[in-house]
Amino acid sequence: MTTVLDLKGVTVVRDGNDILDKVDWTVDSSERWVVLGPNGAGKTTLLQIAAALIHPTRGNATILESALGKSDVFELRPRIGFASTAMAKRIPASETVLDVVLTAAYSVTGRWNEEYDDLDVRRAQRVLAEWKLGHLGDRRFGLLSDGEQKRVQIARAVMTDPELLLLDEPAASLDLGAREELLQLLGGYASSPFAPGIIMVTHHVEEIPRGFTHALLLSDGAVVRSGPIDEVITSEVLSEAFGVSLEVVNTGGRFAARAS
Ligand SMILES: Nc1ncnc2c1ncn2[C@@H]1O[C@H](COP(=O)(O)OP(=O)(O)OP(=O)(O)O)[C@@H](O)[C@H]1O
Repeated sequence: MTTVLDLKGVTVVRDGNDILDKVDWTVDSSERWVVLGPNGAGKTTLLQIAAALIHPTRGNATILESALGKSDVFELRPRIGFASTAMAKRIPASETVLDVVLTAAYSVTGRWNEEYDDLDVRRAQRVLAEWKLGHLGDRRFGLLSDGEQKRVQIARAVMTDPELLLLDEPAASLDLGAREELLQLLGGYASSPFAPGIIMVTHHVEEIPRGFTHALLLSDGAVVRSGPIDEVITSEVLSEAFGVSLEVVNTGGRFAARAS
């Protein structure tokens, strides 16, 4: 077990506001974290710190044992898998699904004239099969359904065998069938002892896959509660964070919430 993320007093200031406020957080390689919180709580900003895309204004962030600000982020970033809608927008619609995943090995989006190694091609095909995309390798990314596109984003993020995997709302906008299909795949992946440390941002407790072990609840840039998932995803804690009286139930590792 190794620490993949260690934040100490991390504060991010934008336009004079502390959009992250003295965040302390440690993530271990064996842990799968979900980050929840109201709109504007700072979840995406927190993920951007974890992805080494931005630096804290104050405090210290250590990612994969490299201190931000004291190490080369261009060496660090390829070790982190990041699936987000913002990232997906940079993928050319005309790119084939196989190339979307394959180009991750070269840290680019959009195939040019690179020669790819047979080993990389075989690995990309294996990853596509694992994410139930094996039959779509030749299809253009822009022609896929939302659910398929989300799975391709994750396949691309895991292609390089990352040591830390970041998922920004992987199930957002999916219909019920596509959501459940994705959650099953994510749950299987998260339960594997070979998976890296995972951090997933979501708006809905219904979108937490089985196998997730910890939760961090943010509100107004500050950590309201963090720890083992059963201690954080509770009626009492979520009601306080969202400012509404909520009833949360856990059925076999899947959560649901509604106003009480
Ligand atoms: N570059 C910026 N300049 C000014 N304010 C910013 C900047 N980036 C984010 N913010 C503000 O910081 C707050 C936190 O933003 P962030 O996107 O991290 O929240 P979030 O929890 O991901 O929100 P949501 O759930 O709505 O996606 C918001 O109020 C946002 O408007």
